[in-house]
Amino acid sequence: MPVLKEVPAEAQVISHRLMLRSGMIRQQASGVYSWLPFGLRALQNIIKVITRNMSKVGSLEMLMPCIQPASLWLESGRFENYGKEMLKFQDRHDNTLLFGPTNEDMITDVFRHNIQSYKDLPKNLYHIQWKFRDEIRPRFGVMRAREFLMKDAYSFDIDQAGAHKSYNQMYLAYLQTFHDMGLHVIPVVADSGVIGGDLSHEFHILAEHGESTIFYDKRFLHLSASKSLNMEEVGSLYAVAEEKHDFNNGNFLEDEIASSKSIEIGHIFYIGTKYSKAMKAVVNDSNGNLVPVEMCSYGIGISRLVAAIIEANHDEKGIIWPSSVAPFTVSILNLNMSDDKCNELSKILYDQLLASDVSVLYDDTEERAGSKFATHDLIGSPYQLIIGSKKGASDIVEVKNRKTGKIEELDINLVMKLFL
Ligand SMILES: Nc1ncnc2c1ncn2[C@@H]1O[C@H](COS(=O)(=O)NC(=O)[C@@H](N)CS)[C@@H](O)[C@H]1O
Repeated sequence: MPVLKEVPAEAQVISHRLMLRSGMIRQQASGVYSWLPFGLRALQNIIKVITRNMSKVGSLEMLMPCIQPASLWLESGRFENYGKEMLKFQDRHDNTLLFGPTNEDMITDVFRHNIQSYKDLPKNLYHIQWKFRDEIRPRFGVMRAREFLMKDAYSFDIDQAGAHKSYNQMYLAYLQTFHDMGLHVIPVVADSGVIGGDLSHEFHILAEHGESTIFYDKRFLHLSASKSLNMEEVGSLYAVAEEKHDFNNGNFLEDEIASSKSIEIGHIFYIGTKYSKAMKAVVNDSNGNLVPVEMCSYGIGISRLVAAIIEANHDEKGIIWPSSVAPFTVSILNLNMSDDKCNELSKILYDQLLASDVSVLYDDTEERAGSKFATHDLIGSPYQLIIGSKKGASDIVEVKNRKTGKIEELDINLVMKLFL
């Protein structure tokens, strides 16, 4: 965890600065990063929240390769017009390959080779895989990278009604997923762009350094944060991506609508038969006719989410991780490594927390107290257990809540109840 004291000059936004200072990432090339141990834990915790919610909605996890043959993209008809973001190369046999920016073409190929009957529908498959998009101007660290981690899911239905049902199920699953990450997400009506189709929503969080702008009913800001939004609440409120905002719309009064900078953390699309027609992914329907399947695709920017969560959860001292995705739930700060009592209390707590599957970081460095306080405020563990000689002598531990800053003194035998 190579923690930095000074702010790296190249970082323009707070999440990039904090990710560099807390030793989460290291840039290897423009828009291409290594994930150091501390950063990888955040990524893995975000994945856990996503996979739990994907399985709840019946989406089956699989894994497609990063490298794709150009032939699939030629078949789907979007090889030529995808644009300069596509990284293409030749292999030793002169085959044209590409580093996948997305997987609609490939998942359609997987589907058509394995499913031929309406009886096997609906089907929903997803994978979590690194993508490459040769962005003309990567920036803000992993927020807009060239190699980035995405969860992309794809649903297959026999008809449009089925596809809209799948779409709505995943829409709600997205609201729950982002809620579980401690995020206040605003779903907005959006464009489908190069992916295709005519029904699409993006999921945004408000952030002063976000690259997007959304327009939304101010009532979104007062919806309860205690539970995820429901269809009725969301369906009735105006919320659109910038390209969809009708500045002359008479349906609402200007003072009811807010616009903010935001970060797009997810995007879902109804894509219909764009790929299944082009690639002949057809199934027998109940009358024995061959019909192209109706598809939707659903993306979440996992690596972008690490930065987005930090943008939405920090203060002047550093990161304030939501408990569900914190790399470590607890930091133990032993303030005096030469005091046997401090070492004993620290070890008791460390062993008890590990035994209870609570992720814990034990700071047993020789750093002085002030430096430990600064480091653990920076890296943002939701709880700090501070073990000092004076109070330690009578088995008292200081428990600091990073979010509220509140410190309470607890007898060591009462500490564990906070985490069980
Ligand atoms: N350059 C990038 N760096 C980091 N995250 C990105 C980047 N481009 C897109 N994302 C994330 O990936 C999500 C999905 O990307 S997307 O283009 O909107 N959708 C798709 O690719 C569809 N195949 C969804 S399955 C976005 O909402 C965003 O959160």
